[in-house]
Amino acid sequence: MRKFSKSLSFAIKGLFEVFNTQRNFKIQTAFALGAFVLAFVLDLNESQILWITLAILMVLILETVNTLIERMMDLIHPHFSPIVGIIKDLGAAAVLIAATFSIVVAIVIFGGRIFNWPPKYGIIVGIAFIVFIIFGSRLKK
Ligand SMILES: Nc1ncnc2c1ncn2[C@@H]1O[C@H](COP(=O)(O)OP(=O)(O)OP(=O)(O)O)[C@@H](O)[C@H]1O
Repeated sequence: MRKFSKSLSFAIKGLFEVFNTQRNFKIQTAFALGAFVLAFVLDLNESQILWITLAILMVLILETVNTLIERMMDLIHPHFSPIVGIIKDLGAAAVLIAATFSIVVAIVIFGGRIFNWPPKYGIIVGIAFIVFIIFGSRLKK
């Protein structure tokens, strides 16, 4: 039992580390809290709450794993290297995919409930988000 509480305290330490050092994690946590409050207020059903929870946790888990990858690469290879850049980009891509999934879930569930939007709007907004990100980043270069 002592071993379990010790492991738990390490996990909580990690959680504080990612929350305190990663601005994106803080923003994602704020969105997560907002979504849970809205889910409560709208009295969503069992499967809607589970979809929202899945989407939120996927983003937070992948942001944590992405931070882990960044830290590990900075430790193993602190100097500039194209392969390190690609590895870090892949971690960021995983977060982006999860974020897109969470947008689709939010549009389908909240959009459907609040504005009566059909579920297909989720797909349209999800694709528009990805296109916007790709073209936005191209324009910046
Ligand atoms: N050592 C490196 N070699 C090549 N490219 C790198 C290297 N480190 C970072 N990059 C590039 O810069 C991007 C951002 O990396 P970085 O580690 O700064 O992530 P970040 O999300 O800005 O991290 P944080 O905000 O936690 O410091 C990477 O996705 C990669 O494209």
